[in-house]
Amino acid sequence: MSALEDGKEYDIIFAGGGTAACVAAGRLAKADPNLSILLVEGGKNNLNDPTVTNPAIYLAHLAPDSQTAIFYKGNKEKALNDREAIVPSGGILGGGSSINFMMYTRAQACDYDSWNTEGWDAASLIPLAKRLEKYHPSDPSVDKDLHGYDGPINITHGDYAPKGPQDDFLAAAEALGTPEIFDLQDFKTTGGFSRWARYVCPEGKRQDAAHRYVHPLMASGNYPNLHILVESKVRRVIFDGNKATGVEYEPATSSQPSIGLSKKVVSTVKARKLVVVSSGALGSPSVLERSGIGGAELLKSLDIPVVSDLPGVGEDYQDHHLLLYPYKSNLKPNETLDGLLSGRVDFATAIQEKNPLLGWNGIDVCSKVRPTEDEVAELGPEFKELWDRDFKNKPERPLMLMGVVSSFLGDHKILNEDKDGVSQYVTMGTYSAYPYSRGNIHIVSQDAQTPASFNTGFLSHPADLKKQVWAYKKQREIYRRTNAFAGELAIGHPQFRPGSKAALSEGPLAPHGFSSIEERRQLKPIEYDAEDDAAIEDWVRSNLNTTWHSLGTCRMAPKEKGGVVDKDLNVYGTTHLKVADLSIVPENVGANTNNTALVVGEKAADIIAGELGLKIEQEASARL
Ligand SMILES: Cc1cc2nc3c(=O)[nH]c(=O)nc-3n(C[C@H](O)[C@H](O)[C@H](O)COP(=O)(O)OP(=O)(O)OC[C@H]3O[C@@H](n4cnc5c(N)ncnc54)[C@H](O)[C@@H]3O)c2cc1C
Repeated sequence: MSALEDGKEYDIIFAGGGTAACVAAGRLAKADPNLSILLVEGGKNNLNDPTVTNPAIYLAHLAPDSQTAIFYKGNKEKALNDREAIVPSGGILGGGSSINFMMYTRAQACDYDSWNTEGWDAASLIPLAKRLEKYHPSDPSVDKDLHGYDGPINITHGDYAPKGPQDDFLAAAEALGTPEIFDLQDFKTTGGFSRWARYVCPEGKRQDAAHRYVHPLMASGNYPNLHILVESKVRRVIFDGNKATGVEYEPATSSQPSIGLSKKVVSTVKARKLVVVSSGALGSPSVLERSGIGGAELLKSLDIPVVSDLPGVGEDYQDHHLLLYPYKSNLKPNETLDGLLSGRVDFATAIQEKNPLLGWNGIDVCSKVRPTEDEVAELGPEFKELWDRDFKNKPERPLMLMGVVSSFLGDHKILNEDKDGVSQYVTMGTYSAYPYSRGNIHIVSQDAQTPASFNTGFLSHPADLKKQVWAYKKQREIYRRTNAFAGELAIGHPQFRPGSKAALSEGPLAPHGFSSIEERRQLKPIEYDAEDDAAIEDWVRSNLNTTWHSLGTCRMAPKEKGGVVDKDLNVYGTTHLKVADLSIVPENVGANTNNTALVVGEKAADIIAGELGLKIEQEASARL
């Protein structure tokens, strides 16, 4: 019972036990077994949870009744055709790393340099990106100096990944001028597709931050200094003046309802040296605001005493906007995850029978891509002006990421499988690397259970819509050039008017298959007119959602520029209080964000260790 912790004291308390927090806590516990550390996590323990450890079942975490994700509901937004977008985020020990899609994707070096903060440039952070990984893929083209080989997180292509569909897809992409590149995670390359590695070990198990940085230490019995308190939601940080001295928490309602008529039990744990807020980009701003750190006007309106007036808390929210386009395919049952995700293959039986598909995330090929100058011109003069300023002479910046998932990613009950005679699918995903749109999230009550007011800001900048129009056309041209293509699934594509030249194809375009890249190249491109473009734009507004890559809400920047933390992650106007998660990221990264969260955790460990006179042992990590 978490209330038994009440009044206990630790050296360091992490408020939130997610990706960055597990990395930092594990590193620090190991650096000094006398340093007592507590992770207070709102969700459940993830230890050996088969839905976490078996990669293939990751979508279960996004089911409406999921107990492992937090669903942050956005307000109604005009740019989204009046939809209320929902942004799920990790809600279990290990945070996002325990429920994510496991795509290994590293930021570009220029992304880190764009943070413009001492100690957080590419030269400082690339060594940490190497330190965290044990990279298994081998190819003569890989620059070995850019990867790590003895870190805690195994990076592999998994123990199961059907090669035929990958070769087919890569040939289609090459026909359109986007060749295969072995290592797109070299911090600089764009312009091609790659066989994507994963956060999965050679034995097919997920490599989340808790299982790789925390659980092995606790299981060893050598680190009684490391503690976890799960199913406990942090209400606020407590202060003595402006010095953080601990946190107040309450049982997470879904898992520990209060008994009978008794009141919710609120407990306190004390921190002798440091409190680190690490509740994620959508959780940390609320913890800070409930603690009296945020815009003074908002805090006063909610009767919260102001500890530090920082209007930047909760502002500048960013994500990578995602669209998913499904296709019918002629792939075999062992070449997609549809069997498992539709329930046709029973999960428990699959575990019992050690079904090899369990070690697969179905995401074998992805890309970092840029449009040609002609394609940029087609998107109009306003877009071109931004392109010329922000991308044209910066070839390391992808405009979009585009990947292929071997499955239908929705509820299979909405498909007409019997009528269509199809039961295997492929989904193309397109997401913007550096959206211009910004949102915000702010509390509306002192009560930790009352959801915050959240404006995602998705598509609030018109250029972000144009990017998706380009990406829709590009991914469609690529996928229809594969031999696996068996038609476009109308429920997941724009509704073109009858008779439009852009109308969807019900079936394959090369029934006997393409026999060469040249043949794929010769397929006539689809023609779109202004009405078709309008149909795509409307579809994008009605269907675009999160890529689950939230960041930027407690930016590391000068205070006068809306910053919340300094280069050492200290919250302005306080002492003994830091933030360590993706909320501190000042500018977006052209990559899925798990790697950056791991890097932030590693950097936080170094900063805190430095302040305490400790040293993070690097090679020792390999023995975890
Ligand atoms: C569904 C999904 C798919 C993704 N796919 C990929 C992918 O394939 N590749 C990739 O690179 N990235 C992916 N990501 C993104 C990546 O996982 C996240 O960016 C990263 O995990 C964020 O790390 P963090 O430390 O900032 O926060 P988190 O890991 O989210 O940690 C925050 C933690 O705080 C807890 N918390 C929140 N509020 C409180 C509170 N008040 N009290 C106590 N605890 C609290 C949460 O439960 C959570 O455990 C995905 C994310 C999701 C959600």
